[in-house]
Amino acid sequence: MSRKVKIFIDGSEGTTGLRIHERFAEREDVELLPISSELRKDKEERKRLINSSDITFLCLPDAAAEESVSLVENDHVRIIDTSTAHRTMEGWAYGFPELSKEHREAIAAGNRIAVPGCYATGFISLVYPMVAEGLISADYPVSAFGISGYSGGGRKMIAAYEAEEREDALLAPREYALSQAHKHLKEMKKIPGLKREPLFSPIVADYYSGMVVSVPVYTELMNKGRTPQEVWKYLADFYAGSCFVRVMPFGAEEASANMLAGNAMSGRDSLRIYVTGNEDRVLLSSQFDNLGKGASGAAIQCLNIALGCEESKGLHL
Ligand SMILES: NC(=O)C1=CN([C@@H]2O[C@H](COP(=O)(O)OP(=O)(O)OC[C@H]3O[C@@H](n4cnc5c(N)ncnc54)[C@H](OP(=O)(O)O)[C@@H]3O)[C@@H](O)[C@H]2O)C=CC1
Ligand SMILES: CC(=O)N[C@@H](CCC(=O)OP(=O)(O)O)C(=O)O
Repeated sequence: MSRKVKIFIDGSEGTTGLRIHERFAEREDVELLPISSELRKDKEERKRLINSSDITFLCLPDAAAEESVSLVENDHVRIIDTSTAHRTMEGWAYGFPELSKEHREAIAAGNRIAVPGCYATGFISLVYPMVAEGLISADYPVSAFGISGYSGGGRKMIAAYEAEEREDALLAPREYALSQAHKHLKEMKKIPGLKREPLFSPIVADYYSGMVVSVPVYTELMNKGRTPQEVWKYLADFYAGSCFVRVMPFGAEEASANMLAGNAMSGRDSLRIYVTGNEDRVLLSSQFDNLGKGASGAAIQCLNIALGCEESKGLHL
């Protein structure tokens, strides 16, 4: 029997760390290197475990993720980082294998892999093919909106939403990132190759997990594929054969009661794309779990590609 892959999860008690841990429960090909709860923030202990691992997942705030990378002392350990710290950095593979052969190869060969941000995953799943296939130009003035469950904000936000006594405002969906400085904007611009950052409005609401990210497009401003059906065909062809990204049959009737629920993909690691709209305006929407294809599921997909095993191993599509 071949040796088990040694895996350390730095940040294993956090929201994404716990989900990764859960997904490994039934895997026999990996050995998880444990860290005691008291030592989980101890730099020396983390350094020891990172350097004893074959693969370390970083499920930490950005500053701690940067520190973890600085603790690597050998050239065999592979890092899969779920934070925002390294996503647009030179030398890091962007962990979205469906985008191109080059993305997939960089993940397979890389020892530094950055997992895309959750909103960025939805946005890029829609905009990258639109630009790559020439349906819109790189200077198209893209806007997007999205809704997420509160687990997207990690432990602190979960505690705020699940507190017995909570502010009334938390009962209603809340729009945020109003100053147009959301932390995913950089990757949203860079990965599809847009000339400017999109106008992006996220909303967080009172349910645990799952999200929908939508991008509206005026057909008149497109270069080709000027009917919603044609746009649908381009996207369906782009993702043909992918087991993680499924372009749903054309039209709003595919959504439940003509609505896209934020929590429909909760607990799953795959992503669904919907193309709706009319001859004047097309709406592209991406529905998935912020903790699935939006974080932990994508991180494990990258691990599977790096290990050369079945891409969906241990995941719930
Ligand atoms: N939640 C989501 O849907 C998504 C999250 N991400 C990203 O993944 C990363 C983790 O997020 P998430 O799991 O939600 O966050 P959480 O706040 O739920 O978890 C982070 C964990 O890291 C621990 N931690 C903080 N500082 C250190 C340190 N110096 N050393 C070791 N452990 C530390 C925290 O402990 P303590 O709580 O005690 O401080 C906590 O257990 C973040 O960068 C986040 O932006 C990415 C995509 C989606
Ligand atoms: C609801 C909520 O607060 N969501 C988080 C995004 C979660 C995420 O994707 O974090 P990373 O950037 O580390 O990937 C936010 O908007 O900041």
